[in-house]
Amino acid sequence: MILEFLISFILTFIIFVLIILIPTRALDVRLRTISAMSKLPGPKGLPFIGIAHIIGKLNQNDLIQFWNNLRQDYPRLAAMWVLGAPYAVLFDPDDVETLLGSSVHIKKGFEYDSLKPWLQEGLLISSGEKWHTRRKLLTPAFHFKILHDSLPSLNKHARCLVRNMLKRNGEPIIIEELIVRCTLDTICETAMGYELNLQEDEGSNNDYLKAVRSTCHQVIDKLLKVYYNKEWFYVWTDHGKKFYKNLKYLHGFTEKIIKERKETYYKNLPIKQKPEDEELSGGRKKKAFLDIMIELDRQEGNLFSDKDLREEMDTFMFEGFDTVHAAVVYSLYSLGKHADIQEKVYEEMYEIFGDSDRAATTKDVNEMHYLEMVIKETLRMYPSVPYITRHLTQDLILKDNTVLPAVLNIGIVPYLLHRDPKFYPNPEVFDPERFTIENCKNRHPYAYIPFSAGPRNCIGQKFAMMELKVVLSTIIRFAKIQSVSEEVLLIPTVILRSQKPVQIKVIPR
Ligand code: HEM
Repeated sequence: MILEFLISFILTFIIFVLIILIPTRALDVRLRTISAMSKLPGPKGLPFIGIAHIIGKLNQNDLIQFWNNLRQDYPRLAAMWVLGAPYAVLFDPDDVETLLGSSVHIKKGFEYDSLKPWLQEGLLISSGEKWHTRRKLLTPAFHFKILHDSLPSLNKHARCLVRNMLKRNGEPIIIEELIVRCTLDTICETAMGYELNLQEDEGSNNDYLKAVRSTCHQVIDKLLKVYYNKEWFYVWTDHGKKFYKNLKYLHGFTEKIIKERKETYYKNLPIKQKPEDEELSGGRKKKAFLDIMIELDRQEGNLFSDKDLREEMDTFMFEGFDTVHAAVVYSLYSLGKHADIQEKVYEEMYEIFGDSDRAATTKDVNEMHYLEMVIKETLRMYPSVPYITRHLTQDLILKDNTVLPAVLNIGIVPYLLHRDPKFYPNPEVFDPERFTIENCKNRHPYAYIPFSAGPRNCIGQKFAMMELKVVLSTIIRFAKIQSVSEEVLLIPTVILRSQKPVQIKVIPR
């Protein structure tokens, strides 16, 4: 009797505590957020909906103007409410440094949720302990020796691109069409050791190209259309059905390559082999990122399940093709508009290669200083990733003790930071000289972040720079570029896009 009484007393007490404390805690957090937000500068908005009525009317083409206006009104940071959710955008490189430089605030913002069904817990999206472990394990895959091994692939695909460009006999070309095939071929071969051959053979793997492009567009739609956010609803829409059909195809494609690559690895593994002698695929030296992960998994013992491998390969494919694709497009557009700058790049190439048509070596790539300045200036004006977000799981204290409360979603806009006249006088002018050693010396390191910065910066940035140098140097060595497009109207989706296709003419030298 006493025991029954005691049990029912304890249960009643626990239920009472849950009923009282949980909402109290939620209420407490909410009140703290409201109080902290009220101390921050930013548009005040309407009760309950905040500035949702303004955001709701924006389309993607208006976003850059919207950010510009925000920065004009609130030069340091703008905090705002949208349908009960708190947001802030940081414009000051000092504050950006506090956020991105932190090893605590590494959780990505909700904007990445629409990529989750595709990339799942891959490096771009994962967080916490999982991200720390994966980042540590994957960093050696980008060692300069491994990057050196990928040069033959980079040269091969760059040359194919130039051949395809020259076939158009100086007619205006929509370059996205050609470049996307080149960058997908390159990343697929270097990441997974699989030759897609989209440039050589238009037909065979076109389904993969279609599925990747369609999924990239759908991810943006999913993000922008609020009613697609509810997964239980989304899966029943035509959009959702097509999205998941594409994903099934893309996941299946990666899984098949992983399976084959693993089989080849284990088949070719001699029984008593020292790790330093190990070579993949019957003694072939070139290792794809996937091979390195398979090898690591064998040496260290079950580090990666097949699903882990798929997540990382899909992440490399996504991050590694569209970002580089955008950078090549805007570099060619800029070189095509500035014949004098293009001529200086050509002169540098002539100094390195003379009349030889040999492929670029690591030494050549390291000597392409002026081209590197051109690429940096391109990424300043046209950062492939125009904005980055973080979700605060703890308060963020800025240098002057301003508190940004936990639960805040924070946006950082490299596009705006890179066009701040404080750091870049005449920011709308394309001028590679901004990136001489002398001119970079006193610039705030967080005023230029095309690859983000801090612990969650781009793991592939050295690879990307090498690929960009190989592709652009190969084009400029063999051809002259003229821009047909007068202006580009930019749309900041996950990747910076041009509203109209960019067109150039390619004339043989
Ligand atoms: C011009 C080319 C590239 C640009 C501008 C670029 C830019 C970026 C940026 C801004 C981020 C941070 C995103 C964020 O914090 O939300 C990032 C992350 C990442 N990038 Fe790149 N990227 C490029 C090429 C590549 C390539 C070629 C690869 C792979 C081979 C790659 C793999 C990754 C990965 C895995 C991450 C996530 C890193 C982490 O969170 O630990 N990127 N990139």
